[in-house]
Amino acid sequence: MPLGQRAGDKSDSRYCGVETDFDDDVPRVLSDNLSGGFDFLVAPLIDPSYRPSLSKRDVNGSSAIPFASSDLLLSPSQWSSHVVGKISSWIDLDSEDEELRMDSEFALKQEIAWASHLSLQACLLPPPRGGSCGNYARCVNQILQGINNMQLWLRVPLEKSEPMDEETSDATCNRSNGRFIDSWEWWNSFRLLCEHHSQLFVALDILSSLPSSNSLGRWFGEPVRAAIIHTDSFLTNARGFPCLSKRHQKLVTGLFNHSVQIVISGSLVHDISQGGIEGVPISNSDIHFEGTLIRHSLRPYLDYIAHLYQCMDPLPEQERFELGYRDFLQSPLQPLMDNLEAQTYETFEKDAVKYSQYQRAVCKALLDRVPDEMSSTTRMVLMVVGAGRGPLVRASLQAAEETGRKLKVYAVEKNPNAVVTLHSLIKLEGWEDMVTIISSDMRSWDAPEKADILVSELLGSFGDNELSPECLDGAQRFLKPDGISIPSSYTSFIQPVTASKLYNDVKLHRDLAHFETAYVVKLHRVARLAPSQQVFTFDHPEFSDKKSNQRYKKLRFKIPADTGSAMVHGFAGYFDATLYKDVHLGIEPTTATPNMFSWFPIFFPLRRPLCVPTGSPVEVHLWRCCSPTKVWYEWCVTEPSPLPLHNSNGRSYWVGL
Ligand SMILES: C[S@@+](CC[C@H](N)C(=O)[O-])C[C@H]1O[C@@H](n2cnc3c(N)ncnc32)[C@H](O)[C@@H]1O
Repeated sequence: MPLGQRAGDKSDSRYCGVETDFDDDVPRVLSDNLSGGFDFLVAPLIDPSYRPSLSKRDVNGSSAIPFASSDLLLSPSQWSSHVVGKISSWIDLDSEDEELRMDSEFALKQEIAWASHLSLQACLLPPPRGGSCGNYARCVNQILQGINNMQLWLRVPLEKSEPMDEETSDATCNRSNGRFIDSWEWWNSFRLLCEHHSQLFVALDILSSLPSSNSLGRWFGEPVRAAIIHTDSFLTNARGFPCLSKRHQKLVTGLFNHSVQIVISGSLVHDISQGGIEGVPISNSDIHFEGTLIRHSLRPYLDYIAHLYQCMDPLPEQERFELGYRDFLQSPLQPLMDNLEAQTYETFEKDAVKYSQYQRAVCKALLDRVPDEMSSTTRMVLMVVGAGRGPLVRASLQAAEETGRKLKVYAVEKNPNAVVTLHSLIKLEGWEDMVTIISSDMRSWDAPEKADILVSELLGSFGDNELSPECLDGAQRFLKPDGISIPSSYTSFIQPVTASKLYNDVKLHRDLAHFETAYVVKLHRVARLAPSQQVFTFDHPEFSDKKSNQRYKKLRFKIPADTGSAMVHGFAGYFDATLYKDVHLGIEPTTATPNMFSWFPIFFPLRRPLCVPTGSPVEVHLWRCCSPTKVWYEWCVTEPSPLPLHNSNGRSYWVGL
C-alpha cells in the first residue's frame, strides 16, 4: 500500500519495505507484512546457519539447500514485485580465513543465482567490512557481468566521523577500527573496482546520528536505491510515539524526492499501548483476527514515514511536466545551423516569465531613451534579431504601449519557415504599420536605418553556446553608437558535480565523442559539490577593434572540508543574462529567475570520474575556441590530478557558424 498520494509522484519512493529475519514460510511472512501496510520485504533467501563447506561434506549431495520457500510457493511475479533478496550477512570475502573466504564466494554466487531464478529485481549485499574489499568487489563484479536485469544494492552505513586535523587531507585514513570513518569511501572503492557498473546501487543504513549536511549531499549524486532506517534511529515524542529528528526528516524528504525507497528494520522499541501514530487513524489494512485487531508491530514507524511522505508539498505542475526530462541527456540546439520547428517555438512561447522579463527591460530602455515630453514626437527604432515566431515583437509592442512610447519594429529572422508564421501573426494582429519583417541572417542584412534598441534571445544553457556573440557582432553594425542591446551582457557559470547516472548514460555510447560533448539536461540526481563560479562574459554592443570571442578561464573550486572526499563526474553549467540595468534572467541556481523553464542546465562530462580527496581543490580549465566555420569548447582538469584535454580542436562537439 503506497505511503500516500502525492500529485505527480509516480516514483518508487511511494513504496516502503521492511527488513525481515529468515523464515522458511515466505508466503506467510509476505502476507503478514503486506496486510500490515508494507509494500515489499527485504528478506534472507537462505537459512543463515547454512555453510556450503558443511553441505559439501554431504557426499551424496542428498540434502536440499535450505532456501526460504521456492517459486512454487510464491510465484516469480510475487517474488519479483514484493521481495528484495538479502544476501547472507556472514559472508566475508576478504577474510584471512581461507575456508570462510571460499565458503563466502560459493554462497554469494549460489544465493544470487537463486535470486535470478526467482526473478528478483534486486538483492541487498552485506556491507563491505571497511579496509580492503578487493575480493568482495571482484566476486560482485564477476556476478554483474553475468546477470540480466537484477540490481545489486550494496549496503553501506551512512557514517562519517569528523577527521582529526592531521587527517584532513588524507583520503586513505578510512579506518573502521581507528578514529575516522567515512563510509562513502567504502562505496567509492567498491564501485571503482566494479567500474561504475550500472546495476550496482547503494542501500544506505540510516543511523541515529547523521554526518554533516555537505557530506550527506554527496549521496544525492550516487545511485542510492534504498535507505534502511532502524527502529533504534527513531526518537520518541512526548506521547511515546516514534518520530525522527529534524535532520533525519529533512534527509528522508530529500530521499523521497530522489526516488529512494525507505525500508524499516528492527523491532518495536517504542512502548505504544494505544496503537496508531498520533493523529493518524487506524487503517483499513490492520489485520483482524477472530475479531481482535492485530497491528503490525512496526506499524507506528511505517505510519510516521507515511506521514512524512504525505506532508511533502505536491510537485508543482511544471515539475510534473518535466519529470520525464530529469537526468535525460539532450544534444543542445543549433538554432544558427538548423531551423527550429514550430513545436520548439511553441514550447519557448509558453514561458511567460521570460517574455515578461524582456518586456520589463524594453520598458526601462524606452523610458531612459525617450523623456516624457518627447514621447509623442519621437519614434524609436527597435529591431528584434532572431524573432522566431514573434514573441519578442509582441513583448516590445506591449512595452511601448505600457510606457506610451512610439515604436517602429523590424523583425529579423533567418528561418524561412518562422518568417511565414511571422507574416501571418502581423496580419492577424494588425501590426502592419508598426512591424517590418526581414527574412535574412542578421549577420548579412543591409539595414535601411540604424536601431535605437536591438532585442535578441540567442542564448543557450551556457549563455554563449548558441553563438549569440557571433550573431550580435554581425547585428551591431546597424545599432546606433549610443544604442542599447537587450541583453546587454551574459555570463556563464560552472560547478563540479557528482552525477553517476549521467556518467553511466554517457558511458553507454562506448565512444570518446560522447565524453567530449556538452549536454542539455534537467539535473536531478546530482550533488553540487561547490558553489558555481563565473566562466565567460560577453557584453553588447562591443565596438572595440581588438575584440575576440575566444575565451580561456582557469577556475579553482574548493569543496567544503566537511563534505569528505567526493567524486566529480563533470561540471554543471548555467548562465545569467543582464537584459537591461537591473532586469536579468538566468538559471544559475542561486539567482535563477523563478518559474522560468526555457533552459535546463548544461553538463560537461569528464572522460574519467575524478576522485577528489578531502580538502583538495579542483582546478578546471575551459576554452572557448573559434574558427571561421565553428565554435567549440575544450576543457580539462589539472587538480587534484590531470585528466586529458577534452574535445581538442572541436573533434567531437562544435557549434556551426
Ligand atoms: C532561441 S530562438 C528565439 C526565438 C524567439 N525570439 C523567441 O523568444 O521565441 C532564436 C531565433 O533566432 C534565429 N536566429 C539565430 N541566428 C540567427 C541569425 N544569425 N540571423 C537571424 N536569425 C537568427 C533562429 O532561427 C531562432 O528563430
